[in-house]
Order: sequence, then C-alpha cells, then structure tokens
Amino acid sequence: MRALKLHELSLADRLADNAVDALIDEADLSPKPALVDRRGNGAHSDLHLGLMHASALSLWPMFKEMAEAAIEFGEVGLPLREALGRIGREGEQAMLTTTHGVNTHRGAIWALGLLTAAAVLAPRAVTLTAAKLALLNDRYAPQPMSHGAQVAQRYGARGAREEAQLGFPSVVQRGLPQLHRSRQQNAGEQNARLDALLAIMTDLGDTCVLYRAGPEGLHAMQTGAQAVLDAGGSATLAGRRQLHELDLQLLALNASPGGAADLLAACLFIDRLDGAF
Ligand SMILES: CC(C)(COP(=O)(O)OP(=O)(O)OC[C@H]1O[C@@H](n2cnc3c(N)ncnc32)[C@H](O[C@H]2O[C@H](COP(=O)(O)OP(=O)(O)OP(=O)(O)O)[C@@H](O)[C@H]2O)[C@@H]1O)[C@@H](O)C(=O)NCCC(=O)NCCS
Ligand SMILES: Nc1ncnc2[nH]cnc12
Repeated sequence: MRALKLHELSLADRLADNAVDALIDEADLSPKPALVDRRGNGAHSDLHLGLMHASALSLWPMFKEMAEAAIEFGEVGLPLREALGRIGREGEQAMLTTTHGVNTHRGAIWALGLLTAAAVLAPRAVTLTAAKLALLNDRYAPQPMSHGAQVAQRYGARGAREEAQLGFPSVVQRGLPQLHRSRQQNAGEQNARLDALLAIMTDLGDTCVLYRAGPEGLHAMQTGAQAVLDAGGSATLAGRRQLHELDLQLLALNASPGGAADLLAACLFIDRLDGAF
C-alpha cells in the first residue's frame, strides 16, 4: 500500500501528531529530576514510562477533535471554549480508562488542548490566542477541590489556569529562549530540552510540587534548577553534577515537577509548529 505523505494528512491530523509527539518526547527525555523518564519512575509510585506513552497515545483522537472544533468554529469565542472543555473532559476520561485511574496528563490536556486549537486559528500568535481561550469561562466546567485549587487556597499559588490565561510566560519567556540558546551553544538536542525544562522550573509555581512538598519543595525546585543552568547547563560536567544533586533533593522531598513537564511538552509543540503547516 502507498504510504501517506505528510501533506496528505489533514491539518487536524498533523496537529494531533505534533501534540502526541511532544508528550512522548517529554516522557522519554532523561535524566529529568524526580519525573518519570527512561531511567525510572522518579517520585511516582503509580507511574512508569509505558503508562506515560499509553496515556499520550490515548489522547490523539482528543487533540484531533479539538483541532477540528477550532476549524469548525473558526474564531475565539464561548462556543469554541465550551466545545474544548467538553472534548477535554472526555479526553480525561479516555486517559483515566487507559491508565486505570492514574492522572498522567491532566495539565497537558489543558495546555496542549488550548495550544492545538490556537494553532488552527492563529499559527503566528499561538500563545496569545490560547490565552484568550483560557480567559473565557466554560459554564459547564466542574469546580472540584483539585490539588491545584487546594494549594491556590493555601499558598495563593498561580496554577495551570493562570499560566494559560497569561499566555504561557514560562514557555515564552523561559523554556523556548533556553531551548534555542542551548541549541546555539551546540549542547545537543537532549541537553537543550533538559535545559528548557530547567529554565521553566526556575520560576514556575508548580502546584504538583506545592501539593506534595509545600513551599520548601518549590524553593528547592526553583533554586536547584537555577544552579544547574548557572553551572553551565546539562551539557557540562558541572551542570550534570548539579542536576544529579537536584534529582536527589527532589526525590527526598517527594517533589515531582509535573506541571513543568507539561510546559516542556508545550515548548516542544510550539517549537515544531512550523512543520505542521
Ligand atoms: C484548569 C485546569 C488546568 C484545572 O486546574 P487545577 O489547577 O484546578 O487542577 P489540577 O487537577 O491540580 O490540575 C492542574 C495540572 O496542571 C499541571 N500544573 C501544575 N502546576 C502548573 C502550572 N503552574 N502551570 C501549568 N501547569 C501546571 C499539573 O499537571 C501535571 O501533574 C499531574 C499530576 O498532578 P496531581 O494529580 O496533583 O498528581 P500527584 O501529586 O502525582 O497525585 P497523587 O500521587 O497524590 O495521586 C500530571 O497529570 C501532569 O499533567 C497539574 O496536575 C484544567 O485541568 C480543567 O479545567 N480541566 C477541565 C476540562 C477542560 O477544560 N480541559 C481542557 C480543555 S482545553
Ligand atoms: N514525565 C513525567 N513524570 C511525572 N509526571 C508527569 N506529568 C507530565 N509528565 C510527567
């Protein structure tokens, strides 16, 4: 049978491929501090790499449906926002069925879902358009006392919702510039991605870390990530030593930067967007 060429796939197909590839590349990237990677489960007892892959693949139809909804509605507005909310909730159910109830990618569904729709509407202004969608209030969204909501109440933390509503500052101001800088310095692609993750961690109010390890854990994540970059980044021996220290410290605190991992996937998605059009 003749293989399909890239341009014969629909835009929705290509964006769904891009989103799932970003999730798989994030999961595979190693060594990530306290996160699931090729080495092991990090700070998680209920996650492993195979589950992260299965979860990512289970989300492909959801990302395609989100892109198709954006094509159908054609503009930022409440009808599209509420369609994305419904599709996202169904996607979460598909994820939970695949993982037998483990939350692998809730934050990623939110961030990459908004970015996928935004990439259809305004490929040159993706984060701004995603922010406009995130600012609209989905009347059908349940208001559970999520981990994010609990730490927002306890510490006044800015979580996944605000990150999107502000246009993903951790991605635009930290992750993507570091990814490009490290590539320019010939760090190698895997080291450049690790550096991008670390740059996101230096400033993020990651509600996963706050929920599991409180402000002490968040401080350890932010200062430890900065120390790796200050030592020269993941491509250098001194940076690798600091990265190992950070891994040990976060594991001891049970502090998994799951929010930062999702935002690295968002970086990789945006970085590859040119190839999807
Ligand atoms: C608006 C929502 C994002 C809901 O947000 P909220 O903060 O209320 O809910 P949470 O359930 O806490 O999920 C937010 C997830 O976002 C990631 N995250 C954390 N901090 C940030 C941040 N500062 N910026 C961006 N993203 C962030 C994070 O996801 C990752 O961690 C997950 C594991 O977390 P958790 O469940 O807490 O897990 P553990 O500690 O491991 O649990 P136990 O071991 O104790 O069991 C993992 O999934 C990563 O993805 C946060 O978890 C949005 O979700 C929403 O409204 N959804 C409804 C439907 C919808 O509209 N969908 C999208 C349409 S486009
Ligand atoms: N690699 C990873 N490990 C743990 N939690 C995550 N959430 C998203 N990616 C993750």
